[in-house]
Amino acid sequence: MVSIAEYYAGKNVLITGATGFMGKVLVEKLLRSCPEVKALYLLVRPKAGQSMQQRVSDMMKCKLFDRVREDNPDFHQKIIPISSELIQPGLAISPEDVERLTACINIVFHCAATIRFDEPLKHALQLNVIATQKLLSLAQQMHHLEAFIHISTAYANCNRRHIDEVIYPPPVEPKKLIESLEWMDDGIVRDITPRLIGTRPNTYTYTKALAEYVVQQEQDKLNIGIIRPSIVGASWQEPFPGWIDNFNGPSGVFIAAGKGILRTMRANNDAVADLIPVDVVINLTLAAGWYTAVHRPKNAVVYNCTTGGINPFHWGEIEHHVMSSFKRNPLEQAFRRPNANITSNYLINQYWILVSHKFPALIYDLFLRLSGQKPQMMRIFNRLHKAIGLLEYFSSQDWEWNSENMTMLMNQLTPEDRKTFNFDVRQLNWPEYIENYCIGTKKYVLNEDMSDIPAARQHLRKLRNIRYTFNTLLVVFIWRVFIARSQMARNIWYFVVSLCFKFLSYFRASSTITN
Ligand SMILES: CCCCCCCCCCCCCCCCCCCC(=O)SCCNC(=O)CCNC(=O)[C@H](O)C(C)(C)COP(=O)(O)OP(=O)(O)OC[C@H]1O[C@@H](n2cnc3c(N)ncnc32)[C@H](O)[C@@H]1OP(=O)(O)O
Ligand SMILES: NC(=O)C1=CN([C@@H]2O[C@H](COP(=O)(O)OP(=O)(O)OC[C@H]3O[C@@H](n4cnc5c(N)ncnc54)[C@H](OP(=O)(O)O)[C@@H]3O)[C@@H](O)[C@H]2O)C=CC1
Repeated sequence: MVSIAEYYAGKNVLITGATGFMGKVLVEKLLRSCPEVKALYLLVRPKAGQSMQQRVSDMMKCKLFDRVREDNPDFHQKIIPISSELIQPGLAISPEDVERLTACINIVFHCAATIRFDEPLKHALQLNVIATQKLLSLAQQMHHLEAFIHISTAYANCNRRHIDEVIYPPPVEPKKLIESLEWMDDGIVRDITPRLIGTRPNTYTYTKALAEYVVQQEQDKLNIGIIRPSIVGASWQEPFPGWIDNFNGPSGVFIAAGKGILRTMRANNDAVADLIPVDVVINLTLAAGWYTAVHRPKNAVVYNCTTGGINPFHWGEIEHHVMSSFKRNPLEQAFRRPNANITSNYLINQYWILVSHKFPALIYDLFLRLSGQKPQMMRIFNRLHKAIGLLEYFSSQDWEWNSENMTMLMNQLTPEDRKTFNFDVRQLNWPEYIENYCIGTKKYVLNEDMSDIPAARQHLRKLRNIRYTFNTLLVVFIWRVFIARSQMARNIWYFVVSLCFKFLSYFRASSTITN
């Protein structure tokens, strides 16, 4: 049996979503661990005034590719960008490029998707479902295609508690939905979206479920693997620990908590936090590509790529480790000292939002106004509340995923491949992973320098002193107000003061006797 690297040697690979978080890691790992791969064809669109060539060349310059660059400075020669806008007819690929791709591609990895939780249904459907259908049609024209790997999500079926490695019946026949939405204007679609998505929390999970069904429809014609990762986080080991480049999922929450902005969030302390490192997902994806092409299973194989059933870790533990990590390695210019708590109680959360988010934001904005600057804190908090409101569904409950296919795949690998394409999450040490994750958000998302940590610590000490001073002034102020108005409060105040005085006298007297 060929090893994974041997299998990819001489192969032409097509990747969608290569400029995204997971796509980049996939490209990097293929180039580094399968150096004999023939070429990687990346379907990329021009964006924000940049051509697709410019975007790909910028991507290859990023730190993630440092190790590949060291091993093979000419690695860029293996990368062939193909202009494509997935929501356009024919994926907007030129006829010459279609010919080129159909003649040479051996494996397709379909990563592109909109992962926004607030995406209008029509757009989510266009990209996550219709574009997938178009890509499947293109794949069927490929003369030498050996495997089609589709990246789904473990939450595609989050309306169920227990999720097996099967494709469940879709909530609606995708063809019918596509036909109906075609003639509806955006307002009507917005109005009926809650009825359509039913018990799913957003259009993202809904359209990813439809996409799985669309992919399954082609299982007689193509060799298909479907990867369902849970919440994808920073890298665990490769190419280096803690690599992350975005605010999605928990990363934005960690950063907001590290900056001292986020102080409270609704989450269940005891619920399993099904985080999975991005390098684990990519190693499994490459192994699944190899398995699908070599074994050609009759039906699409689904891989639930999760940690909860194998090496569970809980949101309460995450909170603890995130907070202690940011105290050891603080972020620069924190708004307040990092001190966030999660609670599953709605009212308690609302109370802390008022006291720890809105009140400080108002005071800070007042300070900005008085010093002639534009107020901004309330705006930041409104955006933060919108973002965490969309995440709470996932942090307040837990799911049970069967991951037998992940174990089956691991057992198929040679001992060498098990090391090179490691996806054995039993070995994952969570506290160490969370520490590297937090440092990764500092270094790679916020581009902060580790050498500035002493200054960041000094800043936290300053914030602590401001807090002590503020609290003391507040207590004195409140008591003064009460003492001025109530005889009972005055009595309590005198009682406490005389008690303190007696205690001090006793302490002084006893220390004189012992001397
Ligand atoms: C209390 C602390 C202790 C911690 C313990 C508890 C932690 C609980 C964490 C719970 C996390 C649960 C996560 C569950 C996710 C499961 C989902 C299933 C997995 C998947 O299959 S898909 C991946 C998940 N997808 C996402 O996460 C996307 C969610 N994001 C969105 O939908 C939108 O971004 C959002 C939030 C609606 C915001 O939209 P908008 O206001 O339009 O802003 P933009 O997206 O355009 O961003 C503008 C700008 O802001 C940056 N940004 C985005 N989010 C944040 C953030 N949270 N904090 C700071 N900055 C953020 C973004 O990068 C953009 O910057 P530019 O420079 O590019 O303009
Ligand atoms: N991140 C996570 O936690 C999880 C992700 N997944 C799945 O993994 C896959 C990758 O996710 P992730 O990397 O995080 O997502 P990103 O948002 O980082 O990347 C999305 C990719 O899709 C591309 N894309 C989006 N729209 C188009 C379009 N119209 N035409 C061409 N390309 C387009 C983007 O290109 P561009 O740069 O041009 O925008 C980008 O390369 C998705 O299928 C997602 O559902 C599953 C579970 C969890």
